[in-house]
Parts: sequence; structure tokens; C-alpha cells
Amino acid sequence: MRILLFGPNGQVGSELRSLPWGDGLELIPVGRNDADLSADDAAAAAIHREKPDLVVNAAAYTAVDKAESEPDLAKAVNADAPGGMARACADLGIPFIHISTDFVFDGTKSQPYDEEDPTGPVSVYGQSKLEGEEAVRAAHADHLILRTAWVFSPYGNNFLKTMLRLGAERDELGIVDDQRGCPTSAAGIACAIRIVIDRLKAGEPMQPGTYHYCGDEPVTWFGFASAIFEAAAGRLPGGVKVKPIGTSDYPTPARRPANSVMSCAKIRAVYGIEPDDWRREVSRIVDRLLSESSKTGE
Ligand SMILES: NC(=O)C1=CN([C@@H]2O[C@H](COP(=O)(O)OP(=O)(O)OC[C@H]3O[C@@H](n4cnc5c(N)ncnc54)[C@H](OP(=O)(O)O)[C@@H]3O)[C@@H](O)[C@H]2O)C=CC1
Ligand SMILES: Cc1cn([C@H]2C[C@H](O)[C@@H](COP(=O)(O)OP(=O)(O)O[C@H]3O[C@@H](C)C(=O)[C@@H](O)[C@H]3O)O2)c(=O)[nH]c1=O
Ligand SMILES: [Mg+2]
Repeated sequence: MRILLFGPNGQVGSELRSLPWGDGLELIPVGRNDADLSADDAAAAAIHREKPDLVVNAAAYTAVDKAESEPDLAKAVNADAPGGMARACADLGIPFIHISTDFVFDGTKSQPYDEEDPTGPVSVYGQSKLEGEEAVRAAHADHLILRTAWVFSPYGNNFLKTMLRLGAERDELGIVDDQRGCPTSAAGIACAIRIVIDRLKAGEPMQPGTYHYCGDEPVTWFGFASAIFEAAAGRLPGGVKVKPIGTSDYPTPARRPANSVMSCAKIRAVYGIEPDDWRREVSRIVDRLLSESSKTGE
């Protein structure tokens, strides 16, 4: 089974590449140099060229604040490109796995969001990702849209790495304590996707549709930061104090949902995939990053 992967150098893409492949599964990475997803039809051309058995899209425009001033680029990468991928997959009659976000919700629900809950993005990024979902659904029935949230990993840009960097530079950090969500390791997302792939390899049809997959325990960004600094305890130069603040104390170009906690009941019921144990993953990744930086003397 040949699997074409868009976004191989992002957080999720890197974790997917680091899984053991072979044994009947071949991963074909298609990076920015092979296909610039802001260009019309680049994605479809790559799919028609490679004729894979499955396409996984881990590429996206993920700079939430910057997207407010680059809406056309965000839409091209997050909406038009996945739509083109889905159409090419439909042409070839192959399944398509796409990743979306908790930021498609407006955050006004007080309970965890289900897959059927109404969407209502409050940012350009969220709107572009929602348009991507809609384009995929319209183009190809045999799709799986995995909505995830608050992704962290040793790779690329993410909140965990930002906290370790700022924590080493500053004595005190104010972190918003009135936005709740579910942190999710990129490794957990890669594992979830791999479970779906292994089922396909075993000859089972995909159970198409939209699924939520995220960390098992909701927190605020302040709670997430606190967990990161607990995991790093005693190992950051100077130490750092984390202070809870309100959204209004930390103005940003993009609005973010106040509650984007998602229920993972559906993916557990259909695929037997358990939510991510994000606290365990935070410890593992903080240990890895701090031991790497102590070796390189950074
Ligand atoms: N990060 C998060 O907190 C969350 C992410 N998600 C979703 O999960 C998925 C994976 O996210 P994550 O791994 O964090 O993303 P990253 O930002 O780490 O990686 C995204 C990848 O997309 C590639 N890409 C961006 N623009 C283009 C382009 N024009 N042409 C080709 N490639 C491009 C980047 O390539 P390059 O390396 O060359 O820049 C990068 O490798 C995305 O769909 C995202 O929306 C959902 C919820 C939370
Ligand atoms: C750096 C920093 C951020 N914050 C706040 C701002 C914001 O509300 C929150 C998180 O900031 P970030 O910019 O790191 O996170 P952000 O890029 O908004 O994260 C989002 O990315 C996209 C791609 C998604 O799909 C979402 O699920 C989510 O993970 O923390 C502070 O309060 N203090 C700080 O010092
Ligand atoms: Mg960010």
C-alpha cells in the first residue's frame, strides 16, 4: 500500500515519518518543494503523478494570528488545496485522510463538542479550515476528517516549545486562563492515523466521516503551561513563575474560542482509538528537549 503524505515536515508529518514503515506500507513524502499548496492544482498533480493507494494531508497554514492578515494564502492552503486533494482521490477511487481543528467552533458551548455540533469559526484560520472540511466532504465520500487540537511535539512551532523558550528567558509569564481545550501530542495523532491505515491494509473499508481526536483532560492554556513547567521542574535556568491572566490581558490579532474541548467518544466507539494521554506526552517531550539542549549547551 503506497501512502502519499502532504506536510511531511510539520509536527504531525514528522511523527508520521518516524513510525516504522515497510512491511507492505510505503510512505511517499510530498513537501513544499514537490508541491506548493498555495498554487492551484499542485496537490492534484502530485496525486495523479504518484497514483497512491491512500492520501494523508498533514499540511496546513497554521499561523493563527498571521492568518488574519493573509486570508487568501490561508484559504488557498487550508481550503482550496484539500478540496483539490479530495477531488483527485475521488478520480482515483482512493480514500483520503485530512486533519482539521477545534478552532472551527465558536467556543460558546459549555459542554465538550461533538462532531455534529454547529461550527462557527471566530478567526480567519478557523474559517479557512472549516472551508477545507466542507470542500473535502463535497468532493469525495470516502474521506476521514480528524479534528484535533492544541498540538505539541519536539518539532516545529508549538505552545510547549514556546513555553520552554520563554521560561528560560523570563522570570514571570502571564498565560490566559479563560480559554479551555485539549492538548494533543502529534505522536498521538500519528498513532491514530496509523490505526486507520492498518485497518485499510487489512482490507477493511474506511469508516468515513468526521472524528474528534484530542487529549483526554481539558485544561486552560494556563493549566497547559503549568503542566509543562512542572515537567521541566528545576531544569530551566533561573526558574519561572506562571501567572493566570484573562484573554483581554493578552491581546492577539486572532480571536480564539473560549471553550474548544472536544469529545472523543465517536472515534473510540468506531475505531477503538483512545484519547491522548497528553500529560505523559508532555513529560516525555520536555525530557527529550531538555536533554538535547543540555547536550548542545543551548
Ligand atoms: N498545530 C496545532 O496546534 C493544530 C493543528 N491542527 C491541524 O493539524 C494538521 C497538522 O498540523 P501541524 O503538524 O501542527 O502543522 P505544522 O505547522 O507543524 O506543519 C504544517 C506543514 O504544512 C506545510 N505547508 C504549509 N504551507 C504549505 C504550502 N504552501 N505548500 C506546501 N506545504 C505547506 C509546511 O511546510 P514547511 O515545513 O515547508 O513550512 C509544514 O510542514 C493541520 O491540518 C492543522 O491545521 C489542528 C489543531 C491544532
Ligand atoms: C506565548 C503566550 C501565549 N498566550 C496565549 C495566547 C493564546 O490564547 C494561547 C495559545 O497561543 P498560541 O499562539 O501558542 O497557540 P495557537 O497558535 O493559537 O494554537 C492553536 O493553533 C492552531 C493551529 C490550532 O488549530 C489550535 O488547536 C491551537 O493549537 O496562549 C499567553 O497567554 N501568554 C503567552 O506568553
Ligand atoms: Mg501558534
